[in-house]
Amino acid sequence: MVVLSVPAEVTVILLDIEGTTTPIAFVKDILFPYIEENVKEYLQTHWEEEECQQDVSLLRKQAEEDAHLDGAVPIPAASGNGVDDLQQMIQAVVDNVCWQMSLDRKTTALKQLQGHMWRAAFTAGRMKAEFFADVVPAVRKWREAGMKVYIYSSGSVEAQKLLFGHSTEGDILELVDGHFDTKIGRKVESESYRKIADSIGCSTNNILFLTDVTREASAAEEADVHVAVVVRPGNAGLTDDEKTYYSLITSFSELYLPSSP
Ligand SMILES: CSCCC(=O)C(=O)COP(=O)(O)O
Ligand SMILES: [Mg+2]
Repeated sequence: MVVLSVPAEVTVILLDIEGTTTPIAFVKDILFPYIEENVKEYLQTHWEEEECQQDVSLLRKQAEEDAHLDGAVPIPAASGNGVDDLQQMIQAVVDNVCWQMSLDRKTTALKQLQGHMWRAAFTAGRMKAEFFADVVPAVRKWREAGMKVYIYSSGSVEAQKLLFGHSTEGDILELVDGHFDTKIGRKVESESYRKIADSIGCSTNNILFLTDVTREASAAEEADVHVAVVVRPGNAGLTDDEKTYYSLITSFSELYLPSSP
């Protein structure tokens, strides 16, 4: 088995979710279709609720920022003019969400609504999150060795907690010391990793970030974070240069902690 030694200065392991702890197929074939199939009914049922109105406001603000993009779907401001107006508005939100999802956008607005929609499915036990078999044993081992384990995903913190709280391995939320999402910044920007280190109270070089996306690895590395690229079944392929440049692992069990027995 290939072994990657974790540098002695590392005290925090920061994990991506999709393509790293969890198969991309679970996200693409289960989580995302749930949104596309249920968004219209969800909006119709929850429209009057404060949380739903906040989600729509955030999506409208994002739509304004996206107006220059090809195929962007605007969300009109509410005029309060009757049932037809409301149905048009709901349809615009549905079309906007589906357009963003067709591009796999990682906007905070989209991710916030998705998190709220998944809540009902997870808490009712209709959905359980999948984790690669090596994830939970490795995380337990790292924590026993004194490592802190954090999550940094484009999925909202609320969605992350749903996944870890309702998984095929049971409730594994207690294995995570903290969560970050795009509210701290985009995963492809190095400043986000500096802010994460500040928030944890460590230096960036105390962190090892595991991700499947090389643009994220590159941003983290620019901030002096240690990185390893995770190669999982179903992940996007890497170029030969990327394979040469990055430390690669195919399982969390390939990480060797100097402090572990
Ligand atoms: C944690 S919620 C489900 C995944 C998701 O919506 C997503 O965008 C995953 O992005 P990641 O940064 O974990 O690759
Ligand atoms: Mg990922």
